[in-house]
Amino acid sequence: MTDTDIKKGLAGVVVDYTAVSKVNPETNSLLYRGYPVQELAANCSFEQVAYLLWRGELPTDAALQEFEDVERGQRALDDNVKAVVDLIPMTAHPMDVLRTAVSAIGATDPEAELATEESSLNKAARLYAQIPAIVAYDQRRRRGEDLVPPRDDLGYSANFLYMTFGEVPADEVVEAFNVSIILYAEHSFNASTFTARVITSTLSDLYSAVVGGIGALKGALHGGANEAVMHTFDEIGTADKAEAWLEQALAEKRKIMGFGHRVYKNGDSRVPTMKAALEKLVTYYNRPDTLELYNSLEEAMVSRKNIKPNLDYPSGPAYNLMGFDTLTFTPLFVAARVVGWTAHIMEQAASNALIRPLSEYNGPDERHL
Ligand SMILES: CC(=O)SCCNC(=O)CCNC(=O)[C@H](O)C(C)(C)COP(=O)(O)OP(=O)(O)OC[C@H]1O[C@@H](n2cnc3c(N)ncnc32)[C@H](O)[C@@H]1OP(=O)(O)O
Ligand SMILES: O=C([O-])CC(=O)C(=O)O
Repeated sequence: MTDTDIKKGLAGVVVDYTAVSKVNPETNSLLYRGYPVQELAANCSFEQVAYLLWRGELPTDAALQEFEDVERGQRALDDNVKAVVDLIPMTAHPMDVLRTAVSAIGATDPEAELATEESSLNKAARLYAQIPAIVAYDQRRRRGEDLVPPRDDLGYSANFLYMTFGEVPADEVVEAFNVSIILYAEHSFNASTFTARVITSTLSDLYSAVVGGIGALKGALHGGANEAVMHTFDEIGTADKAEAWLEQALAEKRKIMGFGHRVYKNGDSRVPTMKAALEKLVTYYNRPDTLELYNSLEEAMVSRKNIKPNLDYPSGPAYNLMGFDTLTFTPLFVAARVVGWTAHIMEQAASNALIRPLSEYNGPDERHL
């Protein structure tokens, strides 16, 4: 075995089939169950996209109504889950709070071990309905604010924002949020989805797989990058300082968060759609400084390294303009990606093989005491 036989990071390795989404770096496209994600973001609600990812087809009007009723019926924060969240110190990262809360939901579900298709869909829907309440409440308690109960006359995105901020924002903001979570919902065998599939492959339960996915998403090389982008923006300050900041950061061999991708080497298919949403927010909030800084860092990075932004680059400043705390950004990614994870968990369970690769030993030769 040579070094070239070892696929460090599994780069370029195809490990299974999936019918959930298709990432095509050659055409710079992303399809959810065959539909271009840009078309879904422009025309659909997050609820429609969740239904599509789980069931393979877009809902009829009647099916959508029923599906929305199920989410609205479960969106209030469960008392037991709230009690668990309240026990966690504010020093914990919100991703740790969310990971613990999801674990508590699993531990209190008497059907946690049941893995029929219907039961898995019910569990996935419960998490999808409950996670916004956890994320919203955690941000509020950190600000010293009380819990805002949900409103069942609002769609998923408007209600999420309402539970977080205590008011329904303008349509422009709800729309940009809806676009962001549709773009974040699914991306084939990324690290967190693969983690969820590995856990599922051992015949573990859906909640354990989602908890593992949250752990994998937290890292700065994956979902944690949207938070890290905002730290970068804060560090740079203004657009005129971006180039010098980048030179210094590259000289220190730092990774520039929100840039680069394992699969897309020529730009992330989702960035133009999310950048357009960011531009609308910049107009709505009258914050041209945000776009100037965005553009100057991107231009400097492309001209210096020819590395393009990934989805976390426009999402970070978009969530900042909406008023979310920086620490809440990656939990927002979880709220969206739980749909993709659970679609993959069900796909893995339906056609399972234990995931267990090999390694090449490079420790000491056999020796004896
Ligand atoms: C939604 C998402 O999860 S998208 C990903 C979010 N993550 C980030 O934004 C973190 C920053 N980006 C990165 O660290 C990387 O681009 C990754 C981890 C996303 C992809 O990494 P890989 O596919 O392993 O690319 P790899 O690390 O081989 O990069 C190739 C070269 O580009 C460099 N490079 C890649 N991305 C960056 C970056 N963001 N900043 C600086 N250099 C970079 C690497 O250092 C490497 O240089 P070298 O050949 O001189 O060693
Ligand atoms: O696909 C990846 O490796 C990371 C990513 O963009 C995502 O999970 O959305």
